Amino acid sequence: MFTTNHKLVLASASPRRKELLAMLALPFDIVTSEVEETSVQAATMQDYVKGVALLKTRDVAKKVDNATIIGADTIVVFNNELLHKPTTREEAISHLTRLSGARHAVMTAVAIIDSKGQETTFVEETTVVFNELSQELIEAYVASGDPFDKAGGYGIQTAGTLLVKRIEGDYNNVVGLPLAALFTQLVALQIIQFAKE
Ligand SMILES: Cc1cn([C@H]2C[C@H](O)[C@@H](COP(=O)(O)OP(=O)(O)OP(=O)(O)O)O2)c(=O)[nH]c1=O
Repeated sequence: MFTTNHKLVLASASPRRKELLAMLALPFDIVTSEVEETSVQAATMQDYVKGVALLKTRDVAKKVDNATIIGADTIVVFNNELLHKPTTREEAISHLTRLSGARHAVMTAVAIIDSKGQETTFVEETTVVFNELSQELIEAYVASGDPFDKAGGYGIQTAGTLLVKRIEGDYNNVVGLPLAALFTQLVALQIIQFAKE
């Protein structure tokens, strides 16, 4: 369907981002970064998430020559507060208790750095509305272990889907990569083209 003359590199250890990018059916490598995400200071959540995505992507761009690097970061924002990946059972329960019966934003920033070092970033936002959650459901879900590697403490693509009433926006963005927006951007930057018969 598409072609590229660029060597594409995904700057992510996330298996979900790998699966999503693979949907373009173009070859890519994975090179991960080891940056400290908490070092980013920004005035808005959008600038924060962009800053983290850029930090990861620049770190990988330093390690790889002649490639287009794609990196991303996903945050969950509730009442203008960041709900990070929970590290304890208590924190996971606290996140989900706060999200219960309410709406929150999932923002994924994508950074693209081409082989000449030109940087492009954008942020995609999806609104997620949660059901009223019983304490029983929250505790059972947290006991499954699913919340711990995920921003906000849930995965919409796993059993966390039971918590969700509805979403407004791109589903893939919640999972970690707004593929349609990324595709549009890669075409606009002439990094990928439509294949001719
Ligand atoms: C809200 C939500 C988040 N997530 C995930 C997406 C991201 O992988 C993760 C947020 O952490 P990130 O720091 O964005 O990504 P990561 O640490 O998993 O991978 P890397 O930095 O190497 O790219 O939360 C889901 O999988 N499902 C969801 O419904």
